[in-house]
Amino acid sequence: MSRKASDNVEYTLRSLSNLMGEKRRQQADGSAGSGAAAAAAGERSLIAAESCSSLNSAASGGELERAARRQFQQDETPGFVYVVSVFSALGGFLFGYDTGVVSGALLLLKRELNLDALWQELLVSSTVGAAALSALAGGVLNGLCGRRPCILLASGLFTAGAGVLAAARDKETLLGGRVVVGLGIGVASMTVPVYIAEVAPPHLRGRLVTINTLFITGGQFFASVVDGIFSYLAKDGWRYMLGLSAVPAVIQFLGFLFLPESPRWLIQKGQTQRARRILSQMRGNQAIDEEYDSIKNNIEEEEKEVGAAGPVICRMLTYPPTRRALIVGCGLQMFQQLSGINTVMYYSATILQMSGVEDDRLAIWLAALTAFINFIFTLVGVWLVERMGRRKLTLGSLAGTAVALIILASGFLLSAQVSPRITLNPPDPSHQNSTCTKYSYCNGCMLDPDCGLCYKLNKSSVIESSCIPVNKDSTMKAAWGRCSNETVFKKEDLFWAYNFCPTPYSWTALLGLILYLVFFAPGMGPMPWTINSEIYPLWARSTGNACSSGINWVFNVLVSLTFLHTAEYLTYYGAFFLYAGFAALGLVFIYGCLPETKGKKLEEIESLFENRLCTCGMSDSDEGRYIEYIRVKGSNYHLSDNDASDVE
Ligand SMILES: O[C@H]1[C@H](O)[C@@H](O)[C@H](O)[C@@H](O)[C@H]1O
Repeated sequence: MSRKASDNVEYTLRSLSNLMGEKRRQQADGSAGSGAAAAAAGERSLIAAESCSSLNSAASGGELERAARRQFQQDETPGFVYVVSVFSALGGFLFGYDTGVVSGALLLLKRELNLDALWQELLVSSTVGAAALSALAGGVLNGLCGRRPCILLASGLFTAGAGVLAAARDKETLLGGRVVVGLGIGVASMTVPVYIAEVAPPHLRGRLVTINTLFITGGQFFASVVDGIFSYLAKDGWRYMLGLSAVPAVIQFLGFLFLPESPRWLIQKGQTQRARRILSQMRGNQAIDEEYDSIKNNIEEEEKEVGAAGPVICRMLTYPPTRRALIVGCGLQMFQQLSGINTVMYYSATILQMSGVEDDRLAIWLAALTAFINFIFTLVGVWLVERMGRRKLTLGSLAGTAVALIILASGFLLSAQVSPRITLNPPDPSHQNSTCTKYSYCNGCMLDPDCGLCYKLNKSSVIESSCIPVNKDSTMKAAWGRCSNETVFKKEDLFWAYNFCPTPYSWTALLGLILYLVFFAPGMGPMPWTINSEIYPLWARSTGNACSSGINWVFNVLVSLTFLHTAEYLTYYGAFFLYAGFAALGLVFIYGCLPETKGKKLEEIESLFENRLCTCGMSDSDEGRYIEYIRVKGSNYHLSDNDASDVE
């Protein structure tokens, strides 16, 4: 079904070194003879001469190569593509902001609106649940109405949700606002990567789609800073936290009133004139005939082969290449969440506290630090994706993540094994007979979400330790006793540990946390989104992305909701070892099934899934090869790592 570029148009592929060779040969032939030689060699030489003439200033071979590369890049990258990508990626920013901001807002909300644990849970999970549903529904919308209306719809939902949240007077309205925001997140999370992939030139596609995840983690970081700032505003601080997202949402909405529809979607719907206009806007000074023809031929051939009858998901499942692509796409999203990113982020403050940061007020800023590391290392991913390729980056990232999880788990294991003994059992003044006072070691106390440890330090050893119920309003202090008043207990050199046990090995968990983010953020964070945006043929792209994004959100809810129970049954280290196990399974899956898609045109990628699923990872394993191809008619040329067998 899918064809090589050479099937579509008169195309000559040749490596950059061939091009350089031609140039050198011409130079050797002498300046007078070079024109004649080019004429004799026909179109090929003509193109080589044309291409090389732009490089005349470069003296040595190395410089020539660099100059050629610069030239290619300049020609390939009109600024408009970047503008369009950044405006779309605001959807990613809002996804990150709205999922990240809620933890800080809840700290204030639970006091002001007297929220119990169930309502707090509802305000967090309703958004993620709504995102799962709307990501699935977004597939149909994308197919029927196009990418642009879906992005407009998402920014409209973000704006409306922010307005409702900022003005809310009761918890029911807040819940409504969070659901509206969640609907926006779901639609944005599946549409934006598809849209960017469809407008980007092949050699930049990975980088531009990965920018969307950079914006997600940027949104999460920005949210944690906003949480930090407005946490000092005890009354109504949450209104600013939740309402601020209206600003980027309105900017995106206004921007998209003027930005174009995806040319690929337009061609599919038969609006070819508009598609041509938009494609040439996106490609600047490039001739677009080849790309246009290739998309058009592909659509026609797809319709012939797969047919247009029946629901897309059924056609995807009965046609082996799309079935395999769907399994790979959904598997990647599932393993992203099963590696525990959101619980690691959520528990980052605890992990940092375990490692000796004692100022509780800092907790919110520590979460910002974690979000910052996640953001900065996603930037590394943007840089690496077109250098290393998707496959190597994902494999390396997941392997590192698995090792980091083992270190993180070992940190918790060590601290459980040397868990301090409870030496004081003060009587409960309320006579409620809490379970906390029954524990003999800190380890049991830390695993009980209702209890914390109140203790003193003698040099580095824990003394006078007691397990006390945690204050219902703030986990920073005990419900009663020595550790119930923050200012008093700090003066008396007492410490309060909630969710962790003070041990000399806590740094192991900190090391694990940092390594986790360093490895996860450049690869497993962005690649599932990036790869999903490119592995489906056009007719299956909306549905494929809807399913895989839906899987991402469903596993996000599952992992977050089950973490506390998993930790209770398996202990913290058990939970992190479990995530390490999932990461190891993910490694095997990705090693076997994920082919390299770097530099391929979207229309070529389907052929990578023609082999049996478990061998797709081996198909076309020409990673690292980088061959440029040049158009014969017209002066444009572009980068690709296409197969050398394509040379005519
Ligand atoms: O790719 C993103 C990113 O890694 C985020 O940090 C995480 O919160 C999301 O769940 C994930 O989908």
